[in-house]
Amino acid sequence: MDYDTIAAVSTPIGEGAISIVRLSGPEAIQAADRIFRGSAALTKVGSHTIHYGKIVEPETGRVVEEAMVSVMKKPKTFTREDVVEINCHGGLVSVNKVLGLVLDQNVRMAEPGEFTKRAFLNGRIDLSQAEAVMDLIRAKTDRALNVAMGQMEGKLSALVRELRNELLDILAAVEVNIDYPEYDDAEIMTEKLLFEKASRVAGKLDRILSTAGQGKILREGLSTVIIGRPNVGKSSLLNHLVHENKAIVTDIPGTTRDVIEEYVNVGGVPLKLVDTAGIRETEDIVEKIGVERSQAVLKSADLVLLLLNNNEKLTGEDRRLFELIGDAHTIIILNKTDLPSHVSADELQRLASGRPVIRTSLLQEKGIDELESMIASLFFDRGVAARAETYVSNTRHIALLKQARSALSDAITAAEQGLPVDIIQIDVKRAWDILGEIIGDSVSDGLINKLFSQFCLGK
Ligand SMILES: Nc1nc2c(c(=O)[nH]1)N(C=O)[C@@H](CNc1ccc(C(=O)N[C@@H](CCC(=O)O)C(=O)O)cc1)CN2
Ligand SMILES: Nc1nc2c(ncn2[C@@H]2O[C@H](COP(=O)(O)OP(=O)(O)OP(=O)(O)O)[C@@H](O)[C@H]2O)c(=O)[nH]1
Ligand SMILES: [Mg+2]
Repeated sequence: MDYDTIAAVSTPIGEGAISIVRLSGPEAIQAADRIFRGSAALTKVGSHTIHYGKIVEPETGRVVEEAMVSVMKKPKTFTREDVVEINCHGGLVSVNKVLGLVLDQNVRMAEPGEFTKRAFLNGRIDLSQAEAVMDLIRAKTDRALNVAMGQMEGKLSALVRELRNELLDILAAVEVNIDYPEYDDAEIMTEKLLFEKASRVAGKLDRILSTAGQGKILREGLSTVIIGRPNVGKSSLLNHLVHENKAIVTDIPGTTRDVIEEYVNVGGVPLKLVDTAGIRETEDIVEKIGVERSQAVLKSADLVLLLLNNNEKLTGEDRRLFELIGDAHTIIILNKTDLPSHVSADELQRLASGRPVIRTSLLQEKGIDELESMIASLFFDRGVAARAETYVSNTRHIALLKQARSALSDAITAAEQGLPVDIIQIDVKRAWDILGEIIGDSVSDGLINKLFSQFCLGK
């Protein structure tokens, strides 16, 4: 199908060495050619070639830019349409001038994500692969990058297709059972099919879902709260985590969340630390916010780092913090171990009740490595890291996998209760449909538009 021709600036807005205006669609080459003066007409050049020339106002011939222009003819392109990329000098004015000229040539300004959307609509990639393009851009650690790359290459799609095929096998067999009830003993049928095949698919879904939490952490970061009495060393810990590890610290542009989120890469685990205001709030957690609010903060955290002062006796406040953390993932950090200990080992052990305790001297930079590997090992067992690219990390995908799993449970229960096969068929078909939504089979236009609108402009 032919869409209209679109264009956008595909590089970040601002000063840079080069900025790219990208065009895609049936008129892309003609449109670019009209504003291009070089040694050959762009309409005459071969596919996947790049050309030096001037960008001019077609009416006046006035030169506005010097550029390198790539011409890529369909179907072997990013969008599966004709694509032209005009490589301009970096700089706001010149690139916008070129974009303006392009948009005068019967070319429409692209919507955010529209190039990738076309790659999807034209069948080069499926929906989960398209979503991975965005994850790749937003990845904050090598591991998150690997997950996104795997998904972009179609690993999740292949997994989903495999599961759907197995469900189709069940549906086909159930179909035979409905069409020819005399063909096979119905009870043997359902037993064989549902307790073997459906359970097998259910088992695979369980396995995928079991790593989903870790995948989500890789993608979104581990929300981390540092708590402890005043002066125990919370800010020092923060500084060590942020600066000394030369961590990736980004605030994600374009997200709608109002809190500033800082990401710290600790042994491949992105920690999402709340902004300083938020941290200061949690510092005075007991006095200021009150128990209820602090419990809420702690409850929503994926990880709590509870600091204690080795140099002072444990206080009522310390004990209160232990009560507050409840069953949240917690690492207890006994800091200032360079100073004499006044903490009762027995009481600490009792309060910790099995939670890991790390001894640090942030002043002397001791124990930090140990803390880092503790964080990494709490969230990633070693076996899992190796097959990181099969993680499901996207909330939409996780939700769909859970729904498919529950549809299958319904099918299995129905079979157990000896319900008619066509009831079972409905549940299995539902699971098949739901899985299809992951790869973009059977999704509404509304959802597609919503997903792609979250992309950056020019992508
Ligand atoms: N200049 C530039 N660099 C870029 C991009 C771009 O669009 N332009 N990309 C944009 O994100 C990424 C590269 N992604 C791409 C993915 C697929 C195809 C593509 O043409 N695929 C065809 C044919 C592949 C082939 O020749 O074998 C296909 O899959 O059919 C191109 C770029 C990163 N770098
Ligand atoms: N001896 C020693 N001093 C430390 C250690 N860690 C931190 N300190 C010192 O303890 C003091 C308080 O450290 P901060 O990191 O500001 O502690 P905090 O928990 O953020 O304190 P508040 O913001 O006041 O709640 C500073 O003077 C640090 O230099 C340590 O391991 N050993
Ligand atoms: Mg502080």
